Amino acid sequence: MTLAPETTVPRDPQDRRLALRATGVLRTFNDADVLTAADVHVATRLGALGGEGQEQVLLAVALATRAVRLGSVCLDLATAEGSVPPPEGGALPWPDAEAWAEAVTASPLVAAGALRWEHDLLYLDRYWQQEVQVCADLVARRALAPPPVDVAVLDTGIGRVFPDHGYDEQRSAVRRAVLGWTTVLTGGPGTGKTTTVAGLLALLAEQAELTGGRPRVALAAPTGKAAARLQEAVRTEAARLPAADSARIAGLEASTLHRLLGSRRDNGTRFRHHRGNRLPHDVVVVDETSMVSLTMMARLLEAVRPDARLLLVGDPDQLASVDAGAVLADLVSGLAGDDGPVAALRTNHRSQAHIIALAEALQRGDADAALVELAAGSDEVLFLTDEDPTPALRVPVLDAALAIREAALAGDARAALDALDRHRLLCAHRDGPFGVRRWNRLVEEWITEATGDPLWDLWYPGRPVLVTANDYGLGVHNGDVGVTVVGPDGRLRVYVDGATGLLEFAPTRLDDVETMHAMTIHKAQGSQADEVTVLLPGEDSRLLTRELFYTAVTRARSTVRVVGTEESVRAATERRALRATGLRHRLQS
Ligand SMILES: Nc1ncnc2c1ncn2[C@@H]1O[C@H](COP(=O)(O)OP(=O)(O)OP(=O)(O)O)[C@@H](O)[C@H]1O
Repeated sequence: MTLAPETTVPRDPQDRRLALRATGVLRTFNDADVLTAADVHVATRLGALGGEGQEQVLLAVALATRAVRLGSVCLDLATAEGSVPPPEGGALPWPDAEAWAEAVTASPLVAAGALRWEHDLLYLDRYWQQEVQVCADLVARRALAPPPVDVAVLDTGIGRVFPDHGYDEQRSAVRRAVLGWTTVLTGGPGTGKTTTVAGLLALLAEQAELTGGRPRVALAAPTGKAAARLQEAVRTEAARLPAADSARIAGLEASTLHRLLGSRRDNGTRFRHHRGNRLPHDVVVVDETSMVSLTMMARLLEAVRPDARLLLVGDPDQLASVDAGAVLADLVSGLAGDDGPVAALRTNHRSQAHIIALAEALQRGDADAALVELAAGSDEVLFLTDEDPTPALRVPVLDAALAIREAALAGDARAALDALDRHRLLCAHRDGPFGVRRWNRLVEEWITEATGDPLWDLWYPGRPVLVTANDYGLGVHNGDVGVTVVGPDGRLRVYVDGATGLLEFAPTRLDDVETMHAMTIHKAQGSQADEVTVLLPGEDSRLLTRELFYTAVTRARSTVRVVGTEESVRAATERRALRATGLRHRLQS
């Protein structure tokens, strides 16, 4: 197995600026494009404030900042050199690992608590604090006396909500979740996670009825799209329950995690609900937990009442959060054990046998099996190996764009959004031949060729957009999708599919959006489409990892078309997107 040295979305090109005032080894690492100007700035500033001038310590601080930027929570000095590809012009002046660790541990920055050194890992204080807090809150929740439960009523209830054969995993998962305060429910797509959530909520409501109450339930997910999906899926599954159970969970609404915690305009990482002002809910369910960063998990855990049930649902094989941390994967391995809070669903109940087989081959890291599935020629899994895939992709990709456009010209926002959900073109990169920018342009050219419309304006009927920043004033969130539609007055309107329903805007009001004929796999997390086309980059792409490929494949509901080579499939299957964190270890000790 090889490790992906750097695994995150490509950084802002502005970050490539040189740190003009940097000198010595910081300058060398900046010139080699390992450290950004911001990494260097953090290190020199911290050094100046804390009375630390040693170059090698400042290098460690800058590399710890870089590690956070790339998704890790801390830096392992012993393996730092191996995680950075050597620049073309020659080797970098890496300090001797032992002397380096000694200099760092003796630094006044460590003594002052600006840096933390634990388990041979170097943390910036803020992330150390968050990791310690997440661990402490989880441990404290586990140390509480178990919730009061009428076990006889519970067992009868489990038989009622899951009466059929084939539900053993779900029965055992809900039993565990009713009997404990904290549960981590894991499983790939179609393994029955939502069905389990619906059954669990009905059983918790039944328990509350025994004392004359009704639990206050919060359903949340990291993005608006994922929250909308969760709400819809819970309602669908609720409808399948016996009438009394269905009524117990009727009308539940989901929101984004930010909204649940009470986002504040003045602070992006602090919320209205916290340890001093807890959430009122008795049950908090978070879906798509793989997308939750360490910072968000820290905020969530401090806001949830200790005597509220917390259910964290997700697929730990997917890409981790965009921000630092790999919390779900850490919880799964850190809390593993027969009487631990992790309940795993493994059996897939959907009928897409070939997509499932491909996803499972990726989970196992079995490139041969993945290639067999890709070559099998099923209707579900297509493999396009043409050197220039554009002619073959033109038909399905243009068809999808024209379907959105047709609905948009007819003024039908819902139909345009539904058309958008039928196909997704996913890229690993933003730039380059396999990047989002190029493919967005290409699709627009194809639309022009097909319709004669030159698409001179930024906004045009059928332009699908992805929201790229939270705007609490407008009520839109990073990751929400929208379509541009001709309104009844002939003017263009944008309809965004938010967590609370369709929101309508004049195009000029939406600043932070990008065209979404193609999107990155990172941004596609938390959503699915009927048909997915995945453009794999060349095998030496830094972003190409098993988690990336698995996330892309599992976005497809009925068909996935993989565009790439045998080499890129092998590289994607064999390379892991591992992040340095200490949470797993901390939870085990
Ligand atoms: N034990 C089971 N036996 C048969 N069918 C099941 C079982 N559990 C769930 N299903 C059905 O399988 C489908 C997938 O279930 P569900 O939506 O709960 O999975 P999920 O893990 O939430 O999927 P996703 O993450 O893709 O949304 C649903 O149609 C559901 O009704």
